[in-house]
Amino acid sequence: MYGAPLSSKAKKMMLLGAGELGKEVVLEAQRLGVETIAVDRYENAPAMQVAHRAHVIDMTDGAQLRAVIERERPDLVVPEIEAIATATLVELEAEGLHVVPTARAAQLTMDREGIRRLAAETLNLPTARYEFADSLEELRAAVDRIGTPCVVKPIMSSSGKGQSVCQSPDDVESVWAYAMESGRVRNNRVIIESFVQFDSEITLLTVRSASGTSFCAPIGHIQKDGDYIESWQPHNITDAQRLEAEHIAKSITDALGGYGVFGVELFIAPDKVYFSEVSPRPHDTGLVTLITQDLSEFALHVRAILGFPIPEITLCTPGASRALKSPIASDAYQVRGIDKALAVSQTQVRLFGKPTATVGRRLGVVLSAGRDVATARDRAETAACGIEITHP
Ligand SMILES: Nc1ncnc2c1ncn2[C@@H]1O[C@H](COP(=O)(O)OP(=O)(O)OP(=O)(O)O)[C@@H](O)[C@H]1O
Ligand SMILES: NCC(=O)N[C@@H]1O[C@H](COP(=O)([O-])[O-])[C@@H](O)[C@H]1O
Ligand SMILES: [Mg+2]
Repeated sequence: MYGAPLSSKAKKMMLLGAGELGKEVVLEAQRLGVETIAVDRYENAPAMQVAHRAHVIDMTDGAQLRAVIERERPDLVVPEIEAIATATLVELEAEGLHVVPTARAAQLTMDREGIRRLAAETLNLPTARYEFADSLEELRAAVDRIGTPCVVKPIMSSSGKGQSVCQSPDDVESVWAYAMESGRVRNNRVIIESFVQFDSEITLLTVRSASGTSFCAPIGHIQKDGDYIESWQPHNITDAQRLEAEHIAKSITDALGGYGVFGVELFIAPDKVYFSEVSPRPHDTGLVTLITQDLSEFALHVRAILGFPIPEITLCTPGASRALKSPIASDAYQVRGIDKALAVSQTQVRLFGKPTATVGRRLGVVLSAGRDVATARDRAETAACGIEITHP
């Protein structure tokens, strides 16, 4: 039971991170009459454009984070991005704040070391072999032990920032320099992972709600430079792989606890299914559910975190998504060819409205449905090729 937005009895939801994923969460929350507050590091972030109110702060600064939460007194705080002062969320949770799904989940998953040790060492889930390093010398020694190729990532980063494949010991210096300059948070620690030769990779969206744990149909995806460029649903895997994937997803999400959507990233190799990482929030590859499911991952997240039931999740059609990534840097970019994209059957375009473009930044997504995944992927590709991000 709650009152109208902006009234004294409103249910107030604060998003920490106001990107494209948060924008859809805000829209879904508003459909259920929730008051929404968007917070991010810059003005006019996508979710700020649809929320009731917005604040611009440095979310990695604990004092600023505490101040905005104490000022707004939200009923729920929803982390939308990894780079947040999660230690402050842990403190505030102990003082009674509701953090989604839990402050510990946000803290463990913002740090690749926390989530990897939980998965591999506490839960014994299969993962790539890994080590951590705090200096170039330690990295060199770790690469020696793990062997090449291996993948090196800052322990705090997302969307592939600062991540690269170390093809030979000669690459160690450049890989280290790239990791140091590109993580989302200044930190000198990296993870080194053995390179998994997988057949495919999937996101298994897992929902913990008052109705228990449910799974969406597996989402297949393709990543380039550590960032997603294409996803589709359903992705075919064998029954045995599916059982293994669900077992891994249930184990890790039970260990994290709380209600909400989790994006469990898995590598499907011929011999086994590997756990890669998990987002305790909707996942970028899950944007495809905006066109495939009766309840998108964003609608599911909002229902779950408000404590409402989710009796079932229906996959209505096969579908695909294509990220629209900027080829240019500009604070006055323009999008051309939307008409061409929308001329493709069963296709929608979502433009996030980010105020500035940087090279490789995701500015929108194309969503297509079709009688099968191949048709949907073709349509999404055709539509995405029609769209151009240009200088004014
Ligand atoms: N050990 C590995 N072996 C092979 N490929 C890997 C490995 N680790 C990562 N990758 C590839 O890089 C992609 C991005 O890696 P990861 O998910 O760890 O980065 P991220 O920065 O957290 O990305 P995101 O925030 O988009 O999930 C993976 O989806 C996979 O394609
Ligand atoms: N893989 C995580 C992910 O997709 N996160 C999404 O990207 C935004 C940041 O985009 P930006 O870097 O363009 O500001 C985040 O706010 C979130 O919506
Ligand atoms: Mg990932």
